[in-house]
Amino acid sequence: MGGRDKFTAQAFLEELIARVAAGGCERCESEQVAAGLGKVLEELRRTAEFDFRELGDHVYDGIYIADGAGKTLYVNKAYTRITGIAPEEVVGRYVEECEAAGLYKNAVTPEVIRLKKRVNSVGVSLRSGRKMLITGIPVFDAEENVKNVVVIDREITDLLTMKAELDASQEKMKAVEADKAKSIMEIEHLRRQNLNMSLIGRSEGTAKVIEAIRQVAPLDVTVLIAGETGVGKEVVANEIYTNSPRNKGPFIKVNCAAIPANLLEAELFGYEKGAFTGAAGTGRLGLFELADKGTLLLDEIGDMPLELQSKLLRVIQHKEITRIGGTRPFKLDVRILAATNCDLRSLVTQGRFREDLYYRLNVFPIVIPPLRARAEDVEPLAEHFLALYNAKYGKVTVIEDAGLEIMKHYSWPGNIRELQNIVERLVIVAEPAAVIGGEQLAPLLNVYPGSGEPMTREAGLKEIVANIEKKTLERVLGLYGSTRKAAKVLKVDQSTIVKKAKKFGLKLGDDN
Ligand SMILES: Nc1ncnc2c1ncn2[C@@H]1O[C@H](COP(=O)(O)OP(=O)(O)OP(=O)(O)O)[C@@H](O)[C@H]1O
Repeated sequence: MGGRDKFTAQAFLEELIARVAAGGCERCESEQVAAGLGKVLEELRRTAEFDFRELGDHVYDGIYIADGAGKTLYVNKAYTRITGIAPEEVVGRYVEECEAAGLYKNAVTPEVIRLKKRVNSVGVSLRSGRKMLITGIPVFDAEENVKNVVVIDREITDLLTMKAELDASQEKMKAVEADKAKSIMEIEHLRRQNLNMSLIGRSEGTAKVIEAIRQVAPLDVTVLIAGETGVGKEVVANEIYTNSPRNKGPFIKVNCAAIPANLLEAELFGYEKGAFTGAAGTGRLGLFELADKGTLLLDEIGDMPLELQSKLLRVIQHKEITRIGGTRPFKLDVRILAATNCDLRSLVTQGRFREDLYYRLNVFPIVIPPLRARAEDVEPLAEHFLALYNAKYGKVTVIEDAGLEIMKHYSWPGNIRELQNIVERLVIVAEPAAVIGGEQLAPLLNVYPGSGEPMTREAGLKEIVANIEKKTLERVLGLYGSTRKAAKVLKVDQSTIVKKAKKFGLKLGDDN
């Protein structure tokens, strides 16, 4: 018995049972049987207990095994690591005892036994404070009774920490993304601000001009900048140049009105030596040539003599010039900006400006509104100039609201240049830390505060009287509601009231 090469408990037991069934044990050698049974016991221990324990200790999750009555049979090393509970503290004890001893609470084992099914829960070890995902699994016997409960404790402290870290980093990512979006917006804003560096103003009119500059600056097209004197045409031209790809090239500005007509041609186109009496012996470069690879601003273009206009048209069309006295045209690469404070269209009608040149120049017009049409710009401009001149004259003056109000209502015939000059004058005459109010401003602007509508030096007597009439009529009609009563109050005929109300475009009620 057991004489085979390899002893196995199963084979030994099968052989023993067969022999006993065949005739009893006397045919078995008792020593051999005892030795065989010893081996069986050893193997049983090894496979059923020892091996299982050893294997269990290699599992990363905590393992807790109880019998069907809730008595702890086994815990692995990971269980101790996670819960801080040593095997001797729990093995052999019932769940209730362990709970009473404060080792743990809300154990899943009784639930598994009661429900006879898997139970999941999340818990915190009382001793170690570690968080666990707990799964209790029932093991059934042949009668479907719960024979054992196997509880797996999966530590999730790290997992939760990792999740918290992940959440935090996701939050950070979101913040970074938001920052990125903000930065892009800021860059765009700065880009616009940069574009708007010398162009101050927050009115819709100014915003449109800025947008037009943004659109046209990068393109190599001719721009016609129109607007009253002092509105900032040169400032706009500067911005176009600065924001164009030609900003490393020359920027030549010519005031066509400031150069006598007979000299303008030579200034613009240059001349060959001996071209005319008095011409320099070496000849001279014209401003067009100087502006090669750059930009040329033709200011006050409306004042350009007609014969020069046709020469200019050729330059624009063919991109080449011929010097005075020269025979050969040569190529030039110049971007032309033109500015005007007169209505070129009407000059065309009057025959003082070439229609073809007008259309050539008018490819992209930028019309700058007068300052009186963009009152919202007055305050930022005034503040800007105030800061400028305070710094220049070493003062800290401020303009109070009443002063700004007068400025906002003034008609500014000289536009921003006038505003700039007024502020400079105010700063020069003011005490170093003066607060500039209406009293200082009104006489300077020739405005009479308190007379209803602010009146400017452009308003003639007729206009002033008409204004007062209109205001009075409006008030009295509003108060009394009928032209008849208004006529009585104002001591005039009712027909006068009706006539004047119509003239001023005032609405009359039904009873009139
Ligand atoms: N939007 C603005 N922001 C700041 N300063 C401005 C602005 N517009 C004009 N200015 C200032 O106002 C003054 C007049 O501007 P500019 O010379 O550009 O006007 P203009 O329309 O070309 O005048 P003109 O028709 O008389 O040549 C300048 O000192 C300029 O710096």
